[in-house]
Amino acid sequence: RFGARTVLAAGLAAVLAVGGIAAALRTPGPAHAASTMTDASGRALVGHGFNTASSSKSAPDGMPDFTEADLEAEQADTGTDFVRFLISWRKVEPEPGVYDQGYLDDVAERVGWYSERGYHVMLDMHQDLWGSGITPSGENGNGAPVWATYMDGYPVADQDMWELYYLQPGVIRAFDNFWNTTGEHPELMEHYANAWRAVAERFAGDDAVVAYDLMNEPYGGSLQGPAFEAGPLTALYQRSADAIREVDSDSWICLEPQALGFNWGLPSGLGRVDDARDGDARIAFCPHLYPLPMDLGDGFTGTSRDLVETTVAAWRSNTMRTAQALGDVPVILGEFGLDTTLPGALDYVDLVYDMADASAMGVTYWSRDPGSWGPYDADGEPRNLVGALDRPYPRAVAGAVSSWSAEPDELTLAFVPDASATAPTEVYLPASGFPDGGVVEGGDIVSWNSHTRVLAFTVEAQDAADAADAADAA
Ligand SMILES: CN(C)c1ccc(C(=O)NC[C@H]2N[C@H](CO)[C@@H](O)[C@@H]2O)cc1
Repeated sequence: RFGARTVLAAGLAAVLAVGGIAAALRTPGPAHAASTMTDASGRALVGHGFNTASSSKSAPDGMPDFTEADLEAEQADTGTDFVRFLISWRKVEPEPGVYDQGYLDDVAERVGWYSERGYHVMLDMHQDLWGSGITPSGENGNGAPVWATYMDGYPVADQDMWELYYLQPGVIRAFDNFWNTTGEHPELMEHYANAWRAVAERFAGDDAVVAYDLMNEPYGGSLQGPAFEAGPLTALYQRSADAIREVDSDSWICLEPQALGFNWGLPSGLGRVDDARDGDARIAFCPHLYPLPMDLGDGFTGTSRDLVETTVAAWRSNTMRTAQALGDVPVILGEFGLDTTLPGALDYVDLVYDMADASAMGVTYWSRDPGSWGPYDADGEPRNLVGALDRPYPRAVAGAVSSWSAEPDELTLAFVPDASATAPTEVYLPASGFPDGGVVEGGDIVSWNSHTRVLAFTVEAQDAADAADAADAA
């Protein structure tokens, strides 16, 4: 099944395997993220959930095709506690300097659904291919408003593969004008930062909204790689972070590398972003993972599996090194996903979650939408992915967590207890491996909620010190 995408994937996969990926493997980077986001009780937050949802990209109201009943089912079936919720610039700022509070009301209603169920929310200012203004039909891009789309008469020809629109002259021009690579539109990045301030002003007081993902899969147009990432991309992030901090001092600010390359296992040249808040910086690194060899059509089997495993290892090294360079920041894998009808698909899902667990990363799967990539089919019936995602994980940890490992009926959590945390550690235990809850070795159970399947326990700091001494003596 060799289509254009397959040939492209094969060619790029070969180049990546020989070049950047090999380099990444020689210097594996830190073993795990040096920090995590924290909740109001001072507990480490990891975050397991979905991207919700791709359907909002083209919806006239900008909302996902997703109901509160859908969330109820998701929580019951998979125990998620986090969501990367897609919002769009076109809806936040429909006209220059005009912010649509009715749209933010609609977002706030959905945030309320999550908040009432103990979820935390990351708001993702989502774009793909710039925005709907790149083609007359309005059906090919999403995110940026039409008023901010300056293609200067450059053409955009129809493409069979959506990714190839990124290579069209008009799309490149729209991005070049936004990044002001052309020198003709310095106002656009200012508008973008001010749109973020409007969003943050609305959600600053909402404890459920813990993070803002500043731009989905940024693309530099005619500027690529470190020149883009360390140049206009870092500059936009700094302007947006400064604008957010004028109205919100506590939410985490999530930075993505350019998608082209990093998604596939190449390193990033992103620059550091300063946090104006009083106290520790609250910057996070939120990359995406999409190994090109998965596009070869053979799923996670044979040679494709070998190349994908190499890509995932390189991606992890690059991610850990970039998080360290940004200031030992938390890491959330903002997107990964695949067509789970492919051979070996669930083995790939396990590989990624096991990698994330060992690296203390949060994970939001792409995506919550029904279909062959998602957890449910068009009729709302659970698919194979539900079982793969319903795995034990730490929801909130009263201490500094370094890693965990999940077996179907055992969760091993490595952390240093922090007596200043004002609530117990909580872990999610799925019914499949923990039908009656669980027992805790090295801690004392506080509660077991058989509805949410959350076990709460405490570990005395002294117990931990004794355990560490015993380990040293062994
Ligand atoms: C050429 N460029 C710049 C490019 C190519 C491919 C992707 C991509 O597959 N992204 C993975 C998924 N992420 C989006 C949503 O954020 C989905 O539509 C993609 O499947 C991104 C950028």
